[in-house]
Amino acid sequence: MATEIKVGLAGFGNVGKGTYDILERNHSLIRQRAGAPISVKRVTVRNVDRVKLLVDEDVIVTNDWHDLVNDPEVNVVVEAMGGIEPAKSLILAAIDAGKHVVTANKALLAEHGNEIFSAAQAKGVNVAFEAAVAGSIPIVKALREGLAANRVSSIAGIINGTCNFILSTMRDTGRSFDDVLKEAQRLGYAEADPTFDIEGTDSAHKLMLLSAIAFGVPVDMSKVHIEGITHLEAKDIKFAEELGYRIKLLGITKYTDYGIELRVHPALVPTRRLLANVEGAMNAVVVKGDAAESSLYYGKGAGSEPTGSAVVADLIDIARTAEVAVSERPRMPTTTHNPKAKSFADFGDTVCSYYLRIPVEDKPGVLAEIARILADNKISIESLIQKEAPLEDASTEIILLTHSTREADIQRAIRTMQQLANVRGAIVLLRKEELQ
Ligand SMILES: NC(=O)C1=CN([C@@H]2O[C@H](COP(=O)(O)OP(=O)(O)OC[C@H]3O[C@@H](n4cnc5c(N)ncnc54)[C@H](O)[C@@H]3O)[C@@H](O)[C@H]2O)C=CC1
Ligand SMILES: N[C@@H](CC=O)C(=O)O
Ligand code: NA
Repeated sequence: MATEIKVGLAGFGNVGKGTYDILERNHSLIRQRAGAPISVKRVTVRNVDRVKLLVDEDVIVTNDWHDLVNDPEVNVVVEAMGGIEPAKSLILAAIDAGKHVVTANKALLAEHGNEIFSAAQAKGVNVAFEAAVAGSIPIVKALREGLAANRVSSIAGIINGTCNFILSTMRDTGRSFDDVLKEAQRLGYAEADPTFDIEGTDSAHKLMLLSAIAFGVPVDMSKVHIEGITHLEAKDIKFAEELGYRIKLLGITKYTDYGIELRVHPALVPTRRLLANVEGAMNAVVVKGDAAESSLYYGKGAGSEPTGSAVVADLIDIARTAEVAVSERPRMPTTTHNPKAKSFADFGDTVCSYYLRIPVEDKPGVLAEIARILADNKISIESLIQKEAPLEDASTEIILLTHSTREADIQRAIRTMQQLANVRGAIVLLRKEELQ
């Protein structure tokens, strides 16, 4: 039997307003699908007067989150405020009061998920977070339900709309990084602090949650290797294109012999792959499982209603399953290390292929020196280009792609090459993902 849902909504920004608007506009459809009505009873925000003008007059708007927890009629709290506090206190208090929680807050869950999920498990309530990972894309549901038969071996995706918007808009229009970032903020894609987006942290939060669902490990952000897009240079984007690749900010988690890899970094992706052609604020996630093999999930990863769509889907699920015993519901991520799950891999053990741009003196013998160092470190070259036109100061650049090798080996080779007298500046390293 379905349960009527009276929502206490914390936050009425992009996600909060998107959620409210969908519930209003599609009210009867949602009621039909949930089997019971879902409505917002209370909202808590900083600016009460502004929000009172945007909601029905029977919705109670206050600026104290305790009001949501203290209202016995509110049975689900939707947290769309962002940040760690007071979001964490609100969620724990709601759980303690026996209320289900829906949150879009990946930063909070990736940092404090173990505490939150175990509190919910103990209390027999749900913490649903479809909106927190890849916005509108039902990737949490796909992993927990659609792919439940599979041993997942890897997940790789574009999971930050802001970065993908910046990279594709810069490539298509030649506009500056700062200018495009401002537009992403205006469109409601960016985090309140956009360094979370551009430094890769937001992707890392989402990746951590995906890994926790797929591999049954507790969240541990210290295990994620994180690089963002702020150090990318336009010339590498151009050289990558010439070589048949596009640069995308990827989040990758893999189950390997040496542990679970967790890494976020810009990567060269072959232009013929679907992931290379994901543009703007769109997200895409490729999951590989032993039975389903490869499947791709694509959609809007950010924005008001796309994210609200995932929040409302979680609300509908709760309406349908609130009466079901916790043990019968799809499980939340684990909160203690499962002895059968692998531990996390050392980043140095990651096996990848690489793009290197090496600024060198334009004279004979340089290539041989570089090839020798790579060979000494067991690294084989897939292709190599020396840019024909020397730069003004008689230096030139060697671009090379390697075959698969260990991260620790390539880092050692770079340190050695960097000491050569003929190497004239910092060597640029980017990783290459064939995504077969
Ligand atoms: N914007 C997007 O596309 C997406 C955002 N998210 C996540 O959703 C959450 C919210 O993001 P946005 O809606 O974009 O943020 P926002 O900045 O547009 O809205 C935040 C809202 O929370 C309220 N708020 C903040 N602190 C408060 C406090 N202490 N007490 C009462 N109200 C408070 C603000 O008044 C505002 O209404 C964040 O966790 C974000 O990471 C997740 C997926 C996509
Ligand atoms: N800032 C995030 C919002 C959604 O999670 C992004 O750009 O993807
Ligand atoms: Na999602």
